[in-house]
Amino acid sequence: MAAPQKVCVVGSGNWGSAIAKIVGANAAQNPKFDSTVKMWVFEETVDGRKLTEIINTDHVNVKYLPGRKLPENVLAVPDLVEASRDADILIFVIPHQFIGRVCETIKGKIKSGVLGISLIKGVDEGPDGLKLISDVIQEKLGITMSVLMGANIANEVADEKFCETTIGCKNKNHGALLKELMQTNNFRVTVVEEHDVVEICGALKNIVAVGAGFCDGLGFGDNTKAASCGVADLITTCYGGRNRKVAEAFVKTGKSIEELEKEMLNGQKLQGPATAAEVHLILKHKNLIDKFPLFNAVYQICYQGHPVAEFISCLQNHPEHM
Ligand SMILES: NC(=O)c1ccc[n+]([C@@H]2O[C@H](COP(=O)([O-])OP(=O)(O)OC[C@H]3O[C@@H](n4cnc5c(N)ncnc54)[C@H](O)[C@@H]3O)[C@@H](O)[C@H]2O)c1
Ligand SMILES: O=P(O)(O)OC[C@H](O)CO
Repeated sequence: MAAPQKVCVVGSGNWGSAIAKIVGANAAQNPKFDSTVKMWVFEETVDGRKLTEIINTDHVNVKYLPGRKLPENVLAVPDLVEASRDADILIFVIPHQFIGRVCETIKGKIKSGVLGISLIKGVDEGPDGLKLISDVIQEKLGITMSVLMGANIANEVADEKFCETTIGCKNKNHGALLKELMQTNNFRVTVVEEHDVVEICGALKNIVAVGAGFCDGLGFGDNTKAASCGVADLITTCYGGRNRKVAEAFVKTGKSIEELEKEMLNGQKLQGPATAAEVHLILKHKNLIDKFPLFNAVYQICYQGHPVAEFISCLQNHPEHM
């Protein structure tokens, strides 16, 4: 059997610490990985103590991920070269403006054949135009890079609230290994080859998010907030639509969808549950129900009496996660 892969998380901010929590827990129980996961910490003093000392003693990153325990096998290391020098897998997760300096520091001082994965959302801009951060790292360090991006608010991930994420990776074996390192029951990973698409979407959405914040500050509505991107209606409906609102009340009150529709919508009609039923029929005819677990779960809860508490467990077994 191959030697256990040593993992280093390059970064220890909000997302860096949340991902270290996952990776540390996975590495501790998977013999493919060395059980010690190093995490490079940009050293600073918090309440008179070094942050690395706090993390290694109390196992909490009190500044960037307060209130969540890190596994004891996550070792905070203040020296970047020392943290990364013996790693087989480097997880880059720092604010993108610091990546140039980090690469310069470890250039020529890491193992050959290292697998890199960037969780950094951002782009580099230079004389040749836009450059992906993973390309910057690849060029500076000469290592093979993948990316991981998703709708992954760090605090929610650390609290083990269900979410999905995507690894963009050209090499199937690398993708499978990285998935094994990152996936949990509540952090579900899909691997795709189109790493550049994954990365650019992860980077550009942050600009849209700023626009959304402006809309909120100026008092505009949900349609306005979503008008700037191609998935406008999806985002709008998930935040402010009637289907979302009634479905939330369905969970909280235990009343039926029909009752709530009458009570809450004053004659307006919900489209979501009916559409789920129509689509369910189409999928059934085409023998495709298993390929659409979200649609199927909504249908079963609305029409077949399935307990809504099981909603997440339906999604945890999405065919893309297998
Ligand atoms: N926080 C999230 O919810 C989240 C989720 C997904 C992706 N991301 C992305 O992950 C990346 C990292 O975000 P984060 O939330 O872990 O970081 P963060 O926003 O918490 O940033 C703080 C980190 O930057 C470090 N830092 C400060 N000055 C530095 C310097 N000069 N050199 C190097 N490091 C320095 C700090 O020590 C700390 O570890 C970003 O690209 C972000 O977009 C964040
Ligand atoms: O808090 P933000 O705006 O940096 O977004 C965090 C993550 O990127 C959400 O997926």
